[in-house]
Amino acid sequence: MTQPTEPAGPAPLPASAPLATSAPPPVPGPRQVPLLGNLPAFARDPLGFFTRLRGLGDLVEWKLGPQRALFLSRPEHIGELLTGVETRYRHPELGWAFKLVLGDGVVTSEGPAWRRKRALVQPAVRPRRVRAHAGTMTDCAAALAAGWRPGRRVDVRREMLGLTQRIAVQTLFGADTAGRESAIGPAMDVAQREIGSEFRGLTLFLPPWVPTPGRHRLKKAVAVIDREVARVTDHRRRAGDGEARDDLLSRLLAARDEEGEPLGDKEIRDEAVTLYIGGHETTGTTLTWAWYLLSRNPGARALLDRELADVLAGRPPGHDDVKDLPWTERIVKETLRLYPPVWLMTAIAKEGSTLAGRPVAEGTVLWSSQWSAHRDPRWFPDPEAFRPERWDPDASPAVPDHAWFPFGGGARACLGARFAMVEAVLVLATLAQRFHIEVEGGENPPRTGLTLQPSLPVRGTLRAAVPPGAVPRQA
Ligand code: HEM
Repeated sequence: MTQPTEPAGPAPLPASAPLATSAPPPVPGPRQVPLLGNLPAFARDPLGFFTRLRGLGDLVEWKLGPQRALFLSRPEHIGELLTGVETRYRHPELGWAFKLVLGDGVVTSEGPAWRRKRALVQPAVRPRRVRAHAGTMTDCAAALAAGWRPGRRVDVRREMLGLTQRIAVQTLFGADTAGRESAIGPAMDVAQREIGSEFRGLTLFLPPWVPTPGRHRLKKAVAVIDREVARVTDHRRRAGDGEARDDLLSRLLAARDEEGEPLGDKEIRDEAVTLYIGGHETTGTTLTWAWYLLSRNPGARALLDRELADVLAGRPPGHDDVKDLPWTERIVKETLRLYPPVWLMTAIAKEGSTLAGRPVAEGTVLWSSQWSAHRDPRWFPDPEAFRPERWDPDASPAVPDHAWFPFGGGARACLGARFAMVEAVLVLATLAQRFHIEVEGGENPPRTGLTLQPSLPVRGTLRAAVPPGAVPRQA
């Protein structure tokens, strides 16, 4: 097979390149191989491929097999893409594996069905309601810390995913389901992992009806999820207090559409699974990368110790402390910049679509990548460096809108963005008050899957954090 040869390090288009004039300049693109287009280069190393596309220009044409694609790198074009979904552009179909697990939940729906579901789910996770879950977040983190001992080696990723799993199950189904996560959590994890495998290797090209061991595991996991969610929902309905509690399930049971209709059992199941899958691994992975980055950046860690000592002085954090922990929040934002769990977004041009003032052929897939955009030196000087201070509102240069979009944007922006930020800040604050994690080894390059994961295990040794009174003033 002929390998595509890509130009070696072409000069990027100047930041001010005129993209929307009456006679737009031709759109550059990488060399393609017959029939496959750029599929081999993309499949081999998607992150490297996107970075190379950014190097070719702000708008780049490429092909994924027979499919015409346009890659966007400028924040204003990414903004056009994100805000145009559900109007000028279509949300992509996520495939049968997603449908099997998430059913017809908000993530897998489009058009009027999506609009109705989004309106029904939104109240459950609106920022004001996140406060009700802060206690669960800190309790679960404190319980984890209570079992940790200085000197112990931990698998950081496993610890963080276990923690966010407990938080997800308890915030969804209530603290009285603590322990039930032993059934729901592993099944959700298998489902999530097997959805990811559907997008890798040869399985990508297999029709859904071809049986594989992975698909068998996926179907078994979905049966467990269905049974467990039905059991909790049914118990809640029979107890008669289904709508009175603070957990997300209660909010879904209490939701009414414009006609005053509640969600049916299948709809409740689909949204509950969507909230779990949407929130657990994304937040757990963010926390894993945050510990990895903190261990490699002692200066940022020292400032974290200083902030926690000043604001909390050893007491547990609560929801109202989040606004007083700006450095902790900047650590999370900078982690999401360098290792965005969702690393690509796509939309499909409808008839008559335009982008950057150009007509775009119907069916063209518009791509943007958080990975490549977040490392664009035009908006993030010294882009590979972990610098939480770039998120200071007075920092210069200011980050343009849509240059950082870990939570997407526009009408389909992440419904759990506030939930995730509060969870990450509170978990980090609770654990970092008591422990440092000295992560072993050197670089841990990310691996693409459903989310961007460390390719190597993240192992580290727990060290007791400096007590608040002993944190140096000039951290
Ligand atoms: C660091 C953590 C998270 C990241 C990086 C993240 C990222 C995203 C992104 C990029 C999207 C847009 C996907 C698209 O348009 O195709 C999205 C959608 C969504 N997220 Fe999150 N998410 C996170 C946490 C959460 C949490 C904690 C929840 C729930 C509590 C959640 C619930 C949702 C839902 C329901 C949608 C679908 C919105 C719609 O289609 O209208 N996410 N998320």
